[in-house]
Amino acid sequence: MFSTAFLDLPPLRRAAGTVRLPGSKSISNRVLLLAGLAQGTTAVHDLLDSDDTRVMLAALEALGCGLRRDEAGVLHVTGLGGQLATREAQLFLGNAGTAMRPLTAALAVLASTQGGAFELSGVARMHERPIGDLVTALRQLGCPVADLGQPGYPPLRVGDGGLHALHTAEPIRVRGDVSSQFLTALLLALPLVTAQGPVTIEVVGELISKPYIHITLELLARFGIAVQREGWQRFTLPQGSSYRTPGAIHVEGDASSASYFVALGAIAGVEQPVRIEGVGLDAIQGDIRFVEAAQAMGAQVVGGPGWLEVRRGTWPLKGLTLDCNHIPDAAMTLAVMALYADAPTRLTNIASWRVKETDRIAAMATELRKLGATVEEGTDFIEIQPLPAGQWQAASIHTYDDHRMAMCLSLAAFHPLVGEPGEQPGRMVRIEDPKCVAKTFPDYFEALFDCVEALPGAVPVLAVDGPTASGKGTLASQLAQRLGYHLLDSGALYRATALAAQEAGVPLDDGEAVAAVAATMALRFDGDTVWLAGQDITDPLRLESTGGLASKVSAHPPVRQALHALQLSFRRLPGLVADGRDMGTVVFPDAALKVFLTASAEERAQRRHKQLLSRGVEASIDSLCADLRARDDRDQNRSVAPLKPAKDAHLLDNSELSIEDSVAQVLSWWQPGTPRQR
Ligand SMILES: Nc1ncnc2c1ncn2[C@@H]1O[C@H](COP(=O)(O)OP(=O)(O)O)[C@@H](O)[C@H]1O
Ligand SMILES: Nc1ccn([C@@H]2O[C@H](COP(=O)(O)OP(=O)(O)O)[C@@H](O)[C@H]2O)c(=O)n1
Repeated sequence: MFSTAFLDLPPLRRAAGTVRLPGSKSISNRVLLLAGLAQGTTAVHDLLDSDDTRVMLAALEALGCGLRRDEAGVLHVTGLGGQLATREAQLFLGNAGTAMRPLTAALAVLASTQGGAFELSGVARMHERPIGDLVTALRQLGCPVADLGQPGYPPLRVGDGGLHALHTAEPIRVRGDVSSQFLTALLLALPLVTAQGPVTIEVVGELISKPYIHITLELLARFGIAVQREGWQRFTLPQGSSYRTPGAIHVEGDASSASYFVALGAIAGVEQPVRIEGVGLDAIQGDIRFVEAAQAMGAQVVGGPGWLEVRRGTWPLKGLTLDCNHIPDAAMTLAVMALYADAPTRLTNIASWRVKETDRIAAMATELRKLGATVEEGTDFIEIQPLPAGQWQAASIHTYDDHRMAMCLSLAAFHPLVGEPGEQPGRMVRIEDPKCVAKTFPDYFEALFDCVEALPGAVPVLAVDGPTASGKGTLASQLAQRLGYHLLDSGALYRATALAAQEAGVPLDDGEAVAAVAATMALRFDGDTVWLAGQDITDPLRLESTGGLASKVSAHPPVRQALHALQLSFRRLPGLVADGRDMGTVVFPDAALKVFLTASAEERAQRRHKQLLSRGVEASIDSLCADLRARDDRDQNRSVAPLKPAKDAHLLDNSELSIEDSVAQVLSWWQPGTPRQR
């Protein structure tokens, strides 16, 4: 997962490859609740591991359910069998509507009939998401529900510790036109009170998001509860309904998450399709119908049980007008596809967007406008004009702690190239707070980068060059961390070459022989550990003496040539921070930003001295200073790739700067938008 403050996406060109989707959030949390209420143990396969399922699991644990994960990653849930194991608990449910609504209903019913009291709360946004319609239905049923904050919103307390007879003989009325989750919550909870007779739920108003109710009904059936349904208006739970574990259950891949990869295929599956595994045309989730919408916009889709393959069909995509009531979440993806269309796209019947993780209509309109698009919004619709090539603007996309905003807007990175032919493409789309995808798809960006290709030369490189002990390694690794980029410590390649040559008994002054060693050495980086031919060389690699040997072998042109391709191979999405002597001058002359880092020789000798002492190595400052001057001299005066700033490098003398100041300075030079820095 990218836990950086932002993630810069370079211009992307093509998509191909396979993505294995994480489990559906809606199915995962429903299955967890059902398994938690059922008698016996349920083995849950392919459960989504995300923020929203984690809060549900924590809640089940607090309520006394047994949870055990086996070696294969299968979660075994031992349910309460409809009997409270604990009568009081405070449950924090983050921003997970799929946990808040059904737990409120189930605990209200259990607390009222068995004597208990439970408090349910969440993050600030959760306390702005309405739940009043569900509370009204529960009160009508006879459950005590207290508002602990603003009436009609969480936090809530359900139950008051006493026993209450519930009015189950009367139909329970619940509004269906704000969120279908209220009806789902009641359907999941009310089997608990069917001992005396059947219980009927009547929906008031037009039920929205029916496909989610379909999922609820399918899963209830898997747990032994056959709901009788009259249209989408009346639902009856038969007398004596009780949850029976199916023993094992597989969570389908998330169909809403599939929408990003369906769109990816439609936009950029030019030569090869994008293959999606974990969800297919047999999916029980309503958002699978996003496939039809994508086809209407031009996607070519084939599929079977558990898989889909999508490629570009019509291009540009076709604009369309669509009632999105049946695909409320996945429809957001259409809003971004609309930028690549030939005519306006109008998405209607999407009022529910306003009460999701954020006001998604407003958020989508604001962020698409940042890219240059013309967008009209209304209470329950959004209309997006196509964005012609040449009118795309670099944008820093705010994501509102909303996973879908981040995933949708990442698809804007396929904008047609802006700028003059031959000009270095810039970083155009910055996704702020990329870790918000953790709600449903923690590895979304990794999966995206696995199946997209950047425009040639577009994977951004930030080059940090400079003399020894100037702090390049420190600065580069911090920058890589902040940007979520890969890191190339090119000095380590020369160091490893010197060690490998020594090990092979090759004289270090024989350039051709050392180059042959460099070209064939089995070098592997594994986090901070470096392996050479199966040996851990992390410590010897960092020795001062090894640095000196590296400086010698690095002066041979054939050695530099031998390591060239290896260094280029580090340039992978989403970007690279490369540290060395010739990153900006020779290896990555098209780097988006070049920094030449210096500090006085005395300051550098002091730093190296301190660094060595901290590793328990004694050294004299004077001899260190002499060594580093000799190394500077050799690095600056060799015939190939001598150490010198690139013409377009930013010079940074950090003698008087802290590490944090240096990082901040470089990040201030690193802005999205400019096609070429300086
Ligand atoms: N701006 C700075 N101010 C003070 N010390 C620094 C600074 N940058 C790096 N250092 C310290 O100097 C030492 C050498 O840094 P390092 O990154 O190993 O240099 P290089 O890779 O250029 O040889 C490290 O102990 C590091 O913590
Ligand atoms: N891109 C690079 C990186 C290192 N080198 C050589 O490799 C030696 C060791 O590099 P390093 O970056 O690990 O050394 P320090 O700066 O950490 O002392 C340097 O002295 C250079 O001579 C190079 O020639 N080109």
